[in-house]
Amino acid sequence: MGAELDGPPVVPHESPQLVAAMRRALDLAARGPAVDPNPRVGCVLLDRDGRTLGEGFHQGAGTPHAEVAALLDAGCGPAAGPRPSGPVTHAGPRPSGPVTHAGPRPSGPVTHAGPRPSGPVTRAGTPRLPAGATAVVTLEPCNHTGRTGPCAEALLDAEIARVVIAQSDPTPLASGGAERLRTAGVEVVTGVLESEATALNRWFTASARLGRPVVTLKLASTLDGRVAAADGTSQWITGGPARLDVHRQRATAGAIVVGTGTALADDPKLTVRLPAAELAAPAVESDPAPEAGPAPSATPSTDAAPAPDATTAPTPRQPLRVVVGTRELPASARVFDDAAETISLRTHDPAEVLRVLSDRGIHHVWLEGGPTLAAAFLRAGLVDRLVHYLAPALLGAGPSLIGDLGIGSIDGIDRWHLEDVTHLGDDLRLTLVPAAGLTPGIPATPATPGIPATPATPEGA
Ligand SMILES: NC(=O)C1=CN([C@@H]2O[C@H](COP(=O)(O)OP(=O)(O)OC[C@H]3O[C@@H](n4cnc5c(N)ncnc54)[C@H](OP(=O)(O)O)[C@@H]3O)[C@@H](O)[C@H]2O)C=CC1
Ligand SMILES: Nc1c(N[C@@H]2O[C@H](COP(=O)(O)O)[C@@H](O)[C@H]2O)[nH]c(=O)[nH]c1=O
Repeated sequence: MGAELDGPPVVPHESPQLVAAMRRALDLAARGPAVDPNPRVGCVLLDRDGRTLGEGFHQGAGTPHAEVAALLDAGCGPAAGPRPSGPVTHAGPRPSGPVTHAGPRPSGPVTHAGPRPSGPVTRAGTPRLPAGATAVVTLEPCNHTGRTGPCAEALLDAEIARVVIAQSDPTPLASGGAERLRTAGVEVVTGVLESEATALNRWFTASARLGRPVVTLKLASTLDGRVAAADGTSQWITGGPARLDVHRQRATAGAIVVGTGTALADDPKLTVRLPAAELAAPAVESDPAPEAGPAPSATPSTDAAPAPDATTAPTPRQPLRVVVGTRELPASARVFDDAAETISLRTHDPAEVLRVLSDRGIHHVWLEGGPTLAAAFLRAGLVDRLVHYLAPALLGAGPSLIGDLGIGSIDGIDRWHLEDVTHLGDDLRLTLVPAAGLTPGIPATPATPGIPATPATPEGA
């Protein structure tokens, strides 16, 4: 049988078999926690004839990386045998800090190439993979010792012959694994299903390139741009389907941020609350699918979806709640309940807020207002996307959705490009990005039929 013969891999890297293995690795990766300090990664190990030796995916910060999980599944790797020397522990202990999902084991069919040969061991004293084995992995194997050891070394220890990679690691700290493997004589192929792999870790990738979390500013207003009535009351302006959508979007973020003004005026919970059927489903990092709504030109649907508090419950994994500002909140504030962690940041500096959140491994911030904090982030150039829920209602008075931006004349107008319009019940959801261009690494929102995907152009152009 091929697995026991020496020699290079038989299956060429551009073959449908290897692309199918990469698709499987992507499916495995998607079972990891969507909102985690670490990216989602999957790995499939193949023998030289393309049969599966082992599979794995990363289950969150502090647990074994996908390559090590796959090596262990193949009966190989750091924990499968004694490691006589060397300081590296690949499967380190789980840290007590970030809460992660311990996702279920992949349930799909796995065709293993048969029991691992018991004979040959590697230079590290662990069982080695059959000669000519290939690792198919969705993200470049890391080359650093963080909470766990470098995956490039684990693959070298197992005497891998070839590594096929979808996405290069965008972080300066962990990148370099492909180079390390090549230098050691391993064949390395990159870019197989790269865009799929990048989309899987959309916010992780964009925030690695930005060096800070991606910021989505959420707004909910009347047609005349009011976010509350003259007496300060604001619940509710938008209808049930739009508010449910907010909760789905909150679930894609590592943190929900408001100013003290909103916390004091609204006493919000700032948790993710979803219908029971959705609680079991893994959260996605990309834009959640809206309720199957009609195209913008069609007749608006009725308020079919439940409001978030009617039949919904908090999800097990909650984003961090963040209140920005110097005023004290009462201890009884709902934001301090035990549904999720909350931090108060006594600053007026948006960049400082993002530094703190970046240090906590947060890649995507959902900024819920209010108008003063929203304006501060906009003035600092720290908003990457706007998600605006627009209700067909008028108030005529009350705070408007954005505070003073310091724009004195029409020349200074801050233009945004409309990427998507979606009906949610009677409300509209507008998704916008800066007219000057997308934040690097943020793929465009798919166009909605009827909305031309052309960028905003200067008047008269
Ligand atoms: N419809 C909607 O979607 C929403 C509506 N709202 C409504 O908005 C109103 C609250 O508005 P607002 O008071 O502007 O709320 P904010 O949440 O923006 O809080 C403003 C406060 O945050 C602090 N702060 C933090 N950073 C800065 C900064 N860079 N510059 C100035 N102040 C800063 C200040 O308080 P401190 O003195 O403590 O430092 C400031 O008074 C409420 O009526 C609420 O209902 C709010 C959110 C969403
Ligand atoms: N009034 C208003 C919104 N208000 C936002 O929702 C917060 C309340 O969150 P929670 O307590 O978790 O339900 C509130 O403080 C403010 O940020 N949002 C909307 O989608 N539509 C609305 O009409």
